[in-house]
Parts: sequence; structure tokens; C-alpha cells
Amino acid sequence: MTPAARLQAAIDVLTALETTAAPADRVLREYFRARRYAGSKDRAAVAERVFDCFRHAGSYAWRMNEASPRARVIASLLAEGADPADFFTGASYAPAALTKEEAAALAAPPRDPPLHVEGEFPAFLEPELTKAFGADLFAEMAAMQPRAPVGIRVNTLRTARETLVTALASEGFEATPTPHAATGLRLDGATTSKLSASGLFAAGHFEFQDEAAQICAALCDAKPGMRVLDYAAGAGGKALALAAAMNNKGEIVAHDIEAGRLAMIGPRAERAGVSIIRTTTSLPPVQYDLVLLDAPCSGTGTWRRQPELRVRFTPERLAQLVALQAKLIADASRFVAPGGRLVYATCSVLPCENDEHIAAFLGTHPEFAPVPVSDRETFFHASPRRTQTDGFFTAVLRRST
Ligand SMILES: C[S@@+](CC[C@H](N)C(=O)[O-])C[C@H]1O[C@@H](n2cnc3c(N)ncnc32)[C@H](O)[C@@H]1O
Repeated sequence: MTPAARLQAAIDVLTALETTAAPADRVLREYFRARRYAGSKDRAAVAERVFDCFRHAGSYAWRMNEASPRARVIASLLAEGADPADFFTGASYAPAALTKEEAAALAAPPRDPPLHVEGEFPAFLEPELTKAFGADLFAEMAAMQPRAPVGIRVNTLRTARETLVTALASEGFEATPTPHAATGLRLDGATTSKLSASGLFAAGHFEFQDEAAQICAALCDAKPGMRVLDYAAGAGGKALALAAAMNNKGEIVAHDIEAGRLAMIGPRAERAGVSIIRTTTSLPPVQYDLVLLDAPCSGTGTWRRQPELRVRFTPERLAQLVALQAKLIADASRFVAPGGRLVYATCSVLPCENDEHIAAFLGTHPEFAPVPVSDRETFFHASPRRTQTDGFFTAVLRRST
């Protein structure tokens, strides 16, 4: 593909993403499956451009007075010091020549951007993000821009962290132990597709999981022999981490509203050597030592990995999620036995999805009290800037009676 054809491909993919809720990497895969002539360098260049246009969606649209995929791709060229007119020529496979309006926008001097454009976040989130980060807002938003490193969780049922570091090195992967999670490794230069092709992955020596999610699993303090309910287990990322912490002894009930997600747990558990997880979409009224609610959320903590979420998120979706989370906390809490713990977690950095829910829940459920996560913090607040992980929240609550 010519450089100009790659730009047209990026415009096509960004346009397709305007009418689907599918993740950007899946849409990219489908786009190139139908275009076998594109080589790996073409695919990488188009993907890089698409993600860049999501990471900088606000400032690119501001620069061009227009948020269309084409306008954002033009602005992305400008940002890298190229002249868009050299590529937007209308030649075969190249994007159509610049319009008069586009040329005028490019010629105009840059205007001072408003706060949300400078911080590259949706305007409606400004109050929430300001509440979350205060004076650090811009620094926090800047830390959410670069691509995240690959994070893996060492499966201690199969191997030890040091052993896996050595084994990965022999396959050409450089892995560094994570500072906070005892089971974590960080691989700055690797890709998930290369790592998942490794025999070590097939043999269940590791799972893909960011350090923040591993810290959340550690805060659950799951012990061998416990009875555990993972109330929104999805494909089982946390349930598998809990099973390893429990040394595969005890019982984990993995519950979710979506049977399709739960179905992914079986093969993952088998690979990991885990036999204590049972999946279900309906729960009898039985109580557990530990109930984890890893709630559906905005995913604002994962913007580094899924930059398209910045553009796709709406006030209506946030309101729906907040209402659902409040209901799920109350629902999940009924399954906690006296003396047991409820752990609430999200990969969101917004107080309305995190601390505010817990404050409201504690106000109406005096039988629950927080168990501080450290000497400094009652609840765990992670962010790329604070903890060099994804953004994440965890609250641990103990039930007295
Ligand atoms: C953040 S994801 C869970 C991720 C999972 N714990 C992991 O570590 O891989 C949230 C899950 O909540 C589930 N969910 C949404 N509404 C639900 C409900 N009413 N009851 C139970 N689960 C629900 C979704 O299907 C989704 O799998």
C-alpha cells in the first residue's frame, strides 16, 4: 500500500467504527481479512493511525473544526509535521484532494483549546475527572495517552515468577517483575499476539492481566478452602487469579448475566490447572466467605488500551452504568455471610462509579464497614500516573452480622 492508501484505509476503519460498538482492534482485523494484499507493515501503520486518531480525537477535531474521520486523519498528519496536501491528492487509492474548507482550517492559526480538548477527554466528564484528580487532572490525562505495556499474571499453580522470567527470556521476551503485585510481570516491548503464541501460554504458565487487576485480586485475600462468589465473573480473569491464590482448594462460583462470557472460563481453567470454578447464571440464596463484584463500568481506567472508549462514551451510558452498579452492589451484598467480605471493583477512575457508590451503600447497610487497603488509603485508587497501571478502583467491606 502507498502511504496515501494507508491514510484512506485509516479513514475507512474510523468510519466503520462510527456505526458499530465492536472494539477497534476487531474492526481492524476484519478490515484486513478482506484485504489480503496488505502486508504486516501496512496493517501496523493503519492501526497506529486509527488509535492515534482516537487518542487525540478532541484536539484533532478542534484543529480542523470538524470531528469526521477524514478531518482527524488530516490533523494527525499535521501533528507529525507532514503536509496533508502531499497525501490528500485524489490520485488512485489516495484520499480525495483537500476541500476549500479543509485547506482553510489548515491555514488558520491554532486556537487555544478548552480544558477537555487539551486533556483529550469527553467534555461531559470534566466535573467527574476534576473530582477524581483535582490539580493533577492534566498530568493524569497525559499519563493515559501512551500505549500500555503488556501485563501478565504468573500462574503460581504451574510455575514461579522467577522461573517464568527465565523461560520467557529463552523465547526472546524480556519480562520485569511488577512492583506491587507479587504475581505480575510487565513486558514493555512485547505484543499480546506474540506472547499468546508462546508454548508457555498454552501450558497455562500465565494469563494476560494488568497489574491493577492483580492487586485487586490480592486485596480479596482469598485463602485455600474458602467459599467464594465472583458475582460478575465474565470470562473469569479475576476468578482464575483467586483460584491460584486459593491454591486450587475450596470453591469459586463464577456468576454472570452472560452465559457466553462464562463459557470462556472452562478452557482457561483447564489450561491453568484450576478445577474449583463452577459457572452459573442463576444463584440460589447461599452465602459466601467472599463475594467479588467486578462491576460493568465505563472502562475509563483502560483508555491507554482502548482509546476508542474516549470517543464512544456518552452521558446516557454513564447514567445507565451508575444505576446498574448501585443495584448490583445491593444484590451482591446479600450473598455475603456474617464475618465475610464484599469486594467491589471497577476499571473506572470516576468517583460516581466508585467511592460514591460505596459511601451510599455504607449509609444504608450499617452491617458493612470498610477494611482499609493500606496504611495510607481506605480504598485502592489506581491510575497510569499514580501506580503505573491501568486505572482501577477496589473497596473491601466486611460484614459484621
Ligand atoms: C468488568 S466485567 C467482569 C470481568 C471479569 N471479572 C474478569 O476479571 O475478567 C463485568 C461483567 O458484568 C457482567 N454483568 C453485567 N450485568 C450483570 C448483571 N446484572 N448480573 C451479573 N453480571 C452482570 C457483564 O456480563 C460482564 O461480564
